[in-house]
Amino acid sequence: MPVHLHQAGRWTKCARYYIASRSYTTSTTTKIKDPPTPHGAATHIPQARPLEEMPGPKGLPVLGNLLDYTKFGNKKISKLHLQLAKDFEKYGKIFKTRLGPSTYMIYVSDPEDIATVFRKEGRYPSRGTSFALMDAYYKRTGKPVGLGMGDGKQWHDRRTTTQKKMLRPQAVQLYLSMQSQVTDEFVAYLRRMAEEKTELDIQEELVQYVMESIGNVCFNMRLNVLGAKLPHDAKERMFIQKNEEFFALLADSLYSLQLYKWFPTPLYARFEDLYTFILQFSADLIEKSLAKDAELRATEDSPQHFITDLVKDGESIENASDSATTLFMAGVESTSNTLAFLMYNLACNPDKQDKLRAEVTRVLPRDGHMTPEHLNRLPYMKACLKESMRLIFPTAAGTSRALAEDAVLGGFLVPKGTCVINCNNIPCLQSEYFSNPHTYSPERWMKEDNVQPHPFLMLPFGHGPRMCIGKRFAEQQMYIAISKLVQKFHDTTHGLGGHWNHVYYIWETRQTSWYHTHTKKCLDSVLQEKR
Ligand code: HEM
Repeated sequence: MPVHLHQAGRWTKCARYYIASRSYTTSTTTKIKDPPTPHGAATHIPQARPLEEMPGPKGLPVLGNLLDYTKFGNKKISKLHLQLAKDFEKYGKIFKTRLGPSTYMIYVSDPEDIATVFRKEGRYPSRGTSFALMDAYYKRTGKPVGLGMGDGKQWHDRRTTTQKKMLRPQAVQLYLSMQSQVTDEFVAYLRRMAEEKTELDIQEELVQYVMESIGNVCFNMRLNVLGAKLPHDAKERMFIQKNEEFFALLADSLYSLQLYKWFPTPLYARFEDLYTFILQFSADLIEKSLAKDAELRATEDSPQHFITDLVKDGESIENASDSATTLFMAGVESTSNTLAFLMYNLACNPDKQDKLRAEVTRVLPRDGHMTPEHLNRLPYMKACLKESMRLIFPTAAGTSRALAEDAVLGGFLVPKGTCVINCNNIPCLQSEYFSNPHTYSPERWMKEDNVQPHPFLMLPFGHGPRMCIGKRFAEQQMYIAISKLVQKFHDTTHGLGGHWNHVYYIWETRQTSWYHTHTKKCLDSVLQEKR
């Protein structure tokens, strides 16, 4: 599975986007507006320089830069975002690395180049070869390729059925009341903890909160992990840890000798162990869920059930189960970390937090009941999230794509098949694109400020038919969470008047790291109540 892969950034996998015109249709009928065509399209550049002339860190003979991020190199994958910033400063807006004798990986940060990359994805986006460890797993085990890793028509067909339930606005709205209910429980739990003066690792709590919500969709049942003190050997805790390590290994394996392609190296063996655990964890939940569904169907007309509904839409039970597992793996850490960063930014900027609270108080009823219409009337809240994702980009390096055809990037000719990493996080913090780029200013996204950043600049969920399938679900989750937190923690009748301002986050580096999984080490959050 690829995804998470996505974990957002965890997707070093290359994917192609399919952009046919100013607007394209994704594999379902969802219409997504395509950003306007940027200027300087590749084909208009008369003379492209050869790839050999593109700057980049000098590598070893034959191996190139393969060992740069290993113990033999001087770079750390967990600090990739910082390394990339340095590399772009040194080499300019585009540079290359070489992984082995002739495989190049190109890093781009100019939104014009990013736009070109998306145009050259071909019909079925592919993630190229950057998930080699996962490829090795599929080859060695003979298991069918999953949703996030698949390519071509196979991927397209899987994606089409799954995204009908995840990406269509009407489909996502169906999850709103469940998400709202889970969030109410989360807020009530935080309040209890605050009243008891219990210190919390808020990051851990957020992971379990999001897990409860996404699990409810994927497996159609409550996992009961929200606020639970999970013992170290609890399967749920082990899932969280192993899922985290799974993605970390995927990242580490990219810059390595990749011997696992030929032999089951210790790294590969660990990876297979992790994945086996994750699949078993998910399979147990699916078994319970299907049994419960069968019982319900005997008494009710048509209860909603993610897997059963996919099967009704023509998926095999194996594929439907894989989709549920992939979404679960991909959605938990990405969403909880992005939410933690949003809370962090609001905690650091009490004036913005007050402005948000005023908007939320104006729009939402005090009983917390939320409808899609309420969410549509909270533009400042949406700006708060967007600005948070600009300042602390959820992925270390945006998304990546394998070029489906030759492209001219930064004036260099890059051949078809090459993997290009779109480093959207870099321009997001540059004064060339944003005034006071290191300031948290949600106002810059409000209409009255009339700021029109380049359409291919701020793409935390990727873009095109292979964009994050959980984007709308994740946004909705974060909107609900932040409005309810701001609203309830200010409510003096709950004995917490103003104490939201005293939610402090100790964040060692103030930087997001390569994959979401590493952020846990960076973000050590403590919820404190000061009366
Ligand atoms: C703030 C939260 C999230 C962020 C920032 C994020 C970001 C991303 C990014 C950047 C990609 C790569 C897109 C590409 O390669 O073009 C991706 C893919 C993906 N995401 Fe997310 N994501 C988030 C939440 C979620 C959630 C909640 C789910 C599931 C419920 C999810 C499921 C997936 C899947 C399955 C893919 C692979 C799609 C495919 O290959 O077709 N994500 N995400």
